[in-house]
Formats: sequence, structure tokens, C-alpha cells
Amino acid sequence: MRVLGVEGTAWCASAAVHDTETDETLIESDAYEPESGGIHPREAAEHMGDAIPRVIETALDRSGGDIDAVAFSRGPGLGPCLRVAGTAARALAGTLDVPLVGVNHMVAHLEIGRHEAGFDSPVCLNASGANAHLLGFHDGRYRVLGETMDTGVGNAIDKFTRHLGWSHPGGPKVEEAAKDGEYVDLPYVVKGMDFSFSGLMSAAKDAVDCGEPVENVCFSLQEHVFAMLTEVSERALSLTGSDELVLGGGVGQNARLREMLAEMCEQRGAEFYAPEPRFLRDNAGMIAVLGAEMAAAGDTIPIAESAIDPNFRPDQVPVTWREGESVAVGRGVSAGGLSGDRRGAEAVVDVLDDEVVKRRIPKSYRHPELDATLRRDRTVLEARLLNEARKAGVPTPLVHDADVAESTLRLQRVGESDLAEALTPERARELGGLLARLHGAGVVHGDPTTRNVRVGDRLFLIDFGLGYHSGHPEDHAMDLHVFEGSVEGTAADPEPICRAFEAGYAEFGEPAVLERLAEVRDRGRYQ
Ligand SMILES: C[C@@H](O)[C@H](NC(=O)OP(=O)(O)OC[C@H]1O[C@@H](n2cnc3c(N)ncnc32)[C@H](O)[C@@H]1O)C(=O)O
Ligand SMILES: [Fe+2]
Repeated sequence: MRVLGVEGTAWCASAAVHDTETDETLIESDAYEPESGGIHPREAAEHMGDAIPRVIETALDRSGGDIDAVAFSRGPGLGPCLRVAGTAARALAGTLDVPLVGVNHMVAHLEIGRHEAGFDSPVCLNASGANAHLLGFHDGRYRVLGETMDTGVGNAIDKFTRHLGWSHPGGPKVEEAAKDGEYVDLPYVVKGMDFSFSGLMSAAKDAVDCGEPVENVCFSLQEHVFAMLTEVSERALSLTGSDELVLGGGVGQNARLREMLAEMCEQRGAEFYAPEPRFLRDNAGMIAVLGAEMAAAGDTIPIAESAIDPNFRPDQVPVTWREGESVAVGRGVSAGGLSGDRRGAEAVVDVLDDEVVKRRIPKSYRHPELDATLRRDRTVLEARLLNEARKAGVPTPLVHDADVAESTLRLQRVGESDLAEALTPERARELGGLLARLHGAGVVHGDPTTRNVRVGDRLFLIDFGLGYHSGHPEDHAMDLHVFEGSVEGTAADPEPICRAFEAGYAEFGEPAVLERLAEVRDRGRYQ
């Protein structure tokens, strides 16, 4: 089968022909380069109007031969751009009298890596301009395991470079400038598997304004942003029990990001794959490749139902082309046991008879200064918050000893299993009540996933390493969001679990927090 792909979500007007027989993909692209500032939607759409017919014609000419289907990016992206590319794709499918396939651009960023790597069921880190998220396949869909709470990673970096007066796109220029830089301290914001960039970017702009050499800020910006992405990727591997990671999106062209991810995977014994740059940045090749798989699965759409969707989320897509596959990215958990690997995302835990020794191991992928700071701060904070939580009536292990220099805690051993293995609505309800009590005492857990709750005669909260003090409904709602995210990523039937969890929270907690949870859920979605 030969499929023509059309891509036009934002800056890249592109057409490609993928041949399933030879597995060859010919890509023809024409980039929009703003004269000043960032991407202007109208200018970008004008570029599409001009370039899309040209790249389609060239791709068809160069590839020769017949086309069996036309695939196009339905979203997410800029409405005016999507409309131009969509119209061209529909017209072409009509003229050639072949089926039309509507592809989700973010799923295409993921699938191209999976296709090339030959991985079964990887976790995917999509690091692109307008997005930053982790996806895992579960129960017929790609679930969003974690994502940015504000802007996409590329856009965050591009905004910083706009502040410097540099032309778009800024990512490659930051990478270049970072080569001569030295480390400076910047904020590091990870909440479970979610993360945010706005505080970090403001601090980076301030640092430059206060005279810090630009190359130092660029260097440190990369060290922080990419360490955050690598940390959440590792946490997603740990939570789901997957041992394969693929990278997608334009920021994936950055060598330092790829280096960190490769190093993290090597340390865990996981496999890492990053597609070649022509498949990482926006391109129609990935649309054609996924389009071919969808067409083969009969997943085509009538022209009348092929409207574009600027907010098209990856988890809205029924993954028709993997139907019948029993693998789930959460197989370690869904198979009823843990993946045999008791190594959490950030610490090694030795389980003794009645004691647990938890050591935060150095992560060689992070800059040594950042690594030392994170391990020290999290060890101290964890010991403190475990005690505060218990005083507030939330069962936690007793802290027997804390060795800050070694980032090691000796803790009482609690519970018989992780909540991930024993998740019921009743227990979710109990946990809701415990989190409400914790929040009432002004403590945020920071990472209340199903792996951070132990089950015994009652529930125990463990791993406060990402915790902090806050009385803000926003921060409390984030805890709830993190828990529900971990449930949605792994449970077969998340709905009753989440309902019971919220009911348990409602009993002891502030209504404002549950209201905010609904907002957090919507807000975290692609900007
Ligand atoms: C919805 C769609 O339009 C959007 N596409 C997109 O953002 O283009 P993409 O090609 O995936 O990523 C572009 C981003 O990738 C960044 N970028 C490119 N090379 C880079 C590098 N060497 N280091 C860091 N960032 C880089 C650019 O600065 C820009 O922000 C998306 O996937 O979110
Ligand atoms: Fe993209």
C-alpha cells in the first residue's frame, strides 16, 4: 500500500509518500519562518495555503506510482493551518477517489518511534513545541500518564529566546549557546508525572536581565528542563512496568535531551529509541506511516465527518490498528503483580525484616549540582513530612534514622502490598479521606500514585520525597489529579475508583479542592 500523508498543524507544510512494501518514506517539507516573534496563526495559515499544494505535487511527482489512501493531521494544532491542510487532503482524496484517514498528530509523533524501533508497548515522551506529555497504551487507547501543566516544552524555550530577541525557533539556538555555559540554580518543578515550565522560564528571563551570562542560563535551562522530562519518563516506566521508551516531537532533536534519556534508560536496563531528526520535527512522513496502519485496519473517515479538531487529544483516539493486542504498557501492574523490580523511579529500597532502607541514588543523567540538591532536599523534606503527616492522623512509616549526607532514610516497614496491586473503590475512598486530612494539615504529598500507598490492615502513605507545605486548593487538587492519573494509566476500570476516591475526599476535605480538580484537569491539556 502507498499512502500520501499531509501535515499542516502549525509551522511545517509537508507531504509524504509511505510505501508499506519497502517501508520507505519520501518527505517533502516547507517550513514557515516568522519574520519576528513567534508563530502568527494567520501568517502560518497563509504559508500553508501557498506551500501545501506545492509539497503535495512534489511528493507525488518524486514518488511516482499510485496512491491508495490520503492521510492528514486532524489536530491538535492551529485552526487556520489545520483547515488549509485538511481541505487540500480532502480534495486530493476526492480527486484520486481513495479513502481519507484522519490522524492525530501527537499519536503520529509516538507511533513513528514505535514503528521504527519495533517496540511492543513503549512509554512515549512527546517533547514538541505545543505539547509535552507521556503516553502509555492501555485498554485500547494511549493514556496521558503525565503532562505539562502550562505550556509545551518547545514553546516555553521559544518564549525565553523571544525575550532575548532571538529569532524563531529558539530551541536549536539555546542548544548551541549552552555549549559554552556553566551551571546556575533555577527552579525545578515536577509534580508526580506532571510538570510545569512557567516558574522556570520566568527565573531564566530574570537571571539574564540581572546580568547572568546568556550561555550559562541556556546551559542551565536545558539541564533543568530535560532533567524534569527525564525524571517523569523514568517515573512512567517505573509506574507502568514498561522497559521501552520512545521519544517524539521537535524538541527530541536536542542532543542533550536524548543523551539524558538514553542514560536514564541504560541505568534502569530499559531500551530507548529516538527516531532520526526528519521524523522528530513535524513532518508528513509520520502521518503517512500511521495513516497506512489505520487504513489497513479500516480506520478511514467519510469526508463529511473529517472536520479538523484544534484540541484533538491523543487519548480520544481509539487505537484501531493495535486491536487484539493484549499487551498493555501497565502490564507489570495489570498482570496482578509488580514487574519484579523494586527499584522506584528515584530511590533504591532495601526491604529488611521490619525496616526499609531507602537510598536516593545519584542520577548520572542530571548535572551533579542539580542531582545533589534534589537528593538532599527530598531526603530532608521526606523525613519531615512523614512525621507531620502522622501527627495529622495519616498513617505513615516511622522514621528510624535520616542520613542526609548519604540521602538515606531508615523507615519502619508498613503494609503487605502496594495499592496498585490491591486497588478497590473502598480503598480509594479511604485514601481520599487520608489525603483530605493531610491537606487539612497544610501538607501536599506531591506524588500520591497507587505505588506510593501501602496496604495493610489500613492504608499507609509513603514516599513524601516530592511533598511540600501548601494550603492552596490548587496544590491540593494537583495531588488528586496525580492519583487519578495513576489510576487512569493502569486500572482496567478507573471510573468507580476515581468516584469513590473523590467521595472519600469530599467527606473530610474542602469542596473548593474538588472544584479546582475539574479545572486542573482541563487546564493541563495542551496549550
Ligand atoms: C501540534 C503541533 O503543531 C506541534 N508541533 C510542533 O510543535 O512542532 P515540532 O516540530 O514537533 O516541535 C517544534 C519545537 O521544537 C523545538 N526544537 C527544534 N530543535 C530543537 C533543539 N535542537 N533543541 C530544543 N528544541 C528544539 C523548536 O524550538 C520548537 O519549539 C506539536 O507537536 O506540539
Ligand atoms: Fe509536532
